[in-house]
Amino acid sequence: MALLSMRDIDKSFFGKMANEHVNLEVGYNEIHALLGENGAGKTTLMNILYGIYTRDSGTIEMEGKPITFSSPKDAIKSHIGMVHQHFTLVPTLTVSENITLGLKSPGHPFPNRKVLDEQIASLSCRYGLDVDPKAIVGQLSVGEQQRVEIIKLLYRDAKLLILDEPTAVLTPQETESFFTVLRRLREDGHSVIIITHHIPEVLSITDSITVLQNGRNAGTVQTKETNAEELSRLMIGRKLQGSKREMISKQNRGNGLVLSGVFLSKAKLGPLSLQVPPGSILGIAGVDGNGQKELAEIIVGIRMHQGGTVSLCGECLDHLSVEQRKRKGIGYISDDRHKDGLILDMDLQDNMLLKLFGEEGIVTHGFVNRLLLRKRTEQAVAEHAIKTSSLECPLRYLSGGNQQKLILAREMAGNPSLVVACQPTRGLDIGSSETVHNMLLRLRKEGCSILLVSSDLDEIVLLSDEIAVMHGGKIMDCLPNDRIDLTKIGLLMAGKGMDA
Ligand SMILES: Nc1ncnc2c1ncn2[C@@H]1O[C@H](COP(=O)(O)OP(=O)(O)OP(=O)(O)O)[C@@H](O)[C@H]1O
Repeated sequence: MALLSMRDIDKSFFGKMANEHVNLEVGYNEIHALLGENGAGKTTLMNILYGIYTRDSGTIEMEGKPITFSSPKDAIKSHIGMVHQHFTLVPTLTVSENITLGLKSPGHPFPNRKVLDEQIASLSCRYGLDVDPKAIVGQLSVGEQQRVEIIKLLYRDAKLLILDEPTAVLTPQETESFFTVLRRLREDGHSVIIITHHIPEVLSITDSITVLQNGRNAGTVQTKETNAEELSRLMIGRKLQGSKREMISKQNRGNGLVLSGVFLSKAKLGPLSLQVPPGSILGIAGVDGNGQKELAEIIVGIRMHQGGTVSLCGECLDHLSVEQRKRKGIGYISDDRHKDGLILDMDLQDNMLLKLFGEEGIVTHGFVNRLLLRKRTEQAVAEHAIKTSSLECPLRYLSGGNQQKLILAREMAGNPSLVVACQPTRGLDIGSSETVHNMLLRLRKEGCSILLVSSDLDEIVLLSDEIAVMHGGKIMDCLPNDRIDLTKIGLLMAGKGMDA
């Protein structure tokens, strides 16, 4: 008998099927991947299991007993827990306060703070989830916050843990220790469902895999009996072409983006000097949190630098607002789409307007040309294969990958002269990542300067003409792509090897 069995699950939104006759079985002590392209229906299926959505039809059984949850509270009572893509912690509270939030109900004795901290420390130690119970959550790294979310579920006695794209926010090092935690959970009698579209990860950590395609089952396989090719075929139903960076002749197209001696106080960043000529990609490699975000925000005008200058095509940008810089043709793909990429309660068209307002004909005498805006949004949806029920759908209801695609479509539209792309393929499936890579290469060919910040070294090496490595707010070294030494880059990322 399986631990969990979901059969013939149907779910539609506004008449559009998100899940159609979907089946899923998860065994005891099993790490199971739910794999599929962006918008394949993975999160919807798990939201049904967790009591967030009500299914239209189908049955769910846990240990052979039929279950129906009307809220996550019911799911937790049945020992099912879920960590969402975007965490639900309160940043101003401590780790232990977050873990016990909402637990003061009869039947669940509330321990005093000392006992509580001990219980949390013991859970942390048992599963290798290293966090300080007294730490303020807002001051923790994303990886640490994820550990808090997992401890929160374990504290509530979850036996089946659902993790929605858990590694999308982790650095490669954090991912390794996260896998160790998953193995310990399995050894200790837990089962885990990981929602993902990252095939190498699926192959290295899971026991079995269910693949969804367009809301339907595309296959269920045992991990040791499959390979990357089969999974990619099941997932996207076509063979990938790959991306190739062609050599571009060095025409004299001006300076592109130039930063000279830019810095922020308290040794947070710089002084930095760099140049991204038109028709080239400068990749910034580094572990998240080493000044990459500050650098990107200075260039697009969100953050003011305290010294040095930023110029684009020979024009100083220092005193220009974000809006003025957008009008100069700067596109910005932020690494945090919910915080500064989108307005979730607005629909696709109004989110497109956030950048397109500067384009000719879109806003005249203060009035928005809705017809033209609609046309441009339709084009973006078609070109990027964005899955949505309508153009009027609030962004909140698009899948994570489709939200990301809308940002990319918007920021790369209208012949930009500079694109600052931070983690542009985070949360995207392999097919969509390839599309984004090809789009960046196309913009490069058209003469755009591109600053690419990514924690995915393969992506940096694939796309960049030059690679700068950042550590501690400084550029450790800048290497042309034809002289790449990955070991050296790794050392520089860790802050070593200046004299290597
Ligand atoms: N509350 C909702 N209202 C309207 N449509 C929705 C809602 N939730 C999901 N959908 C739609 O259902 C489809 C499946 O979305 P889902 O989030 O389940 O995909 P996913 O496989 O998790 O994708 P991703 O990998 O991009 O997160 C998408 O077309 C999405 O727009």
